[in-house]
Amino acid sequence: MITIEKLRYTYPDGTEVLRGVDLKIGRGERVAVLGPNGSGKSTLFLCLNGVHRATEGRILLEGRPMAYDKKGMLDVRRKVGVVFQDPETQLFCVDVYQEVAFGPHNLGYGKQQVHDSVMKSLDAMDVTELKDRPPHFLSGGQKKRVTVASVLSMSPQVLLFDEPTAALDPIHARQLMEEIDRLNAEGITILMATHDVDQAYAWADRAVVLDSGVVRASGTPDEVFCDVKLLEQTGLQTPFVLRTYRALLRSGRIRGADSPPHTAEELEALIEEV
Ligand SMILES: Nc1ncnc2c1ncn2[C@@H]1O[C@H](COP(=O)(O)OP(=O)(O)OP(=O)(O)O)[C@@H](O)[C@H]1O
Repeated sequence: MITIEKLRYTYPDGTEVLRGVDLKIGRGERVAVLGPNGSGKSTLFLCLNGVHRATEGRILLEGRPMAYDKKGMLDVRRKVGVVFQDPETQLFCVDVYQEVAFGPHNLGYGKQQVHDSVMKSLDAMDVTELKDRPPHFLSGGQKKRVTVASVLSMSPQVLLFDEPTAALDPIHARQLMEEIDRLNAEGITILMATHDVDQAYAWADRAVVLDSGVVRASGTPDEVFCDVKLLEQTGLQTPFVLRTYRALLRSGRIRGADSPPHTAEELEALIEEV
């Protein structure tokens, strides 16, 4: 779905952020992008969405190099949706309905199609009742859910989430993760930048670790989180479930599983077996 080749990006002030990123992402993959503050995760997403143009290297979408002319950018916006960390950067319309309608309207959808996609996205994010409210008067979590709806309404094939659950209460965080899983089950490719190793370990098919603008590791969560040296070098913690599983194994309180548990529920099931 996405091929990133030797991607370099330097901000206009000379800050060199991406220093040769190589990555291939398959259709329907769930990819957690990890890495310390300032390692370039958001910048990479902005390059994937065409907001930043590669200084060197290239990005291919479905095998075709990203084009930066008007037609090319429309194609990128249609295919790749991004939900930024801070919803304030993404909200600018007078009410929530228009906010969510903005994208599909710009993509040239017909009136009825715009309305249908807006209502479906509002419902998916549980913000239908806010549709006439000005986005700027909403709470942080409500704003976040509106920004997700405003991206979903364009039916992208790839969704990039920067710390998606950061501002959400537990109920809405779970609801958003369920919605992300539902979209993924429909074949949508999901990339999620996160500092939450527990979430990455439980959710991702693949964990990519960025460090100083290069990919330091890319593999299954088991491969990445069992690499002690990598964790030490990049400051990543071992996920809580994996740490607890190892401690229980060491003390002989549970039997070893074919593969380590990834969620609290899987760990509980192993404990209850004994
Ligand atoms: N507009 C800008 N101009 C210059 N430098 C920038 C700009 N935006 C970001 N940077 C710099 O680029 C580097 C990477 O930032 P980026 O936001 O991509 O990192 P990140 O991995 O997403 O960090 P975090 O985990 O804190 O969200 C940082 O050093 C940051 O200061």
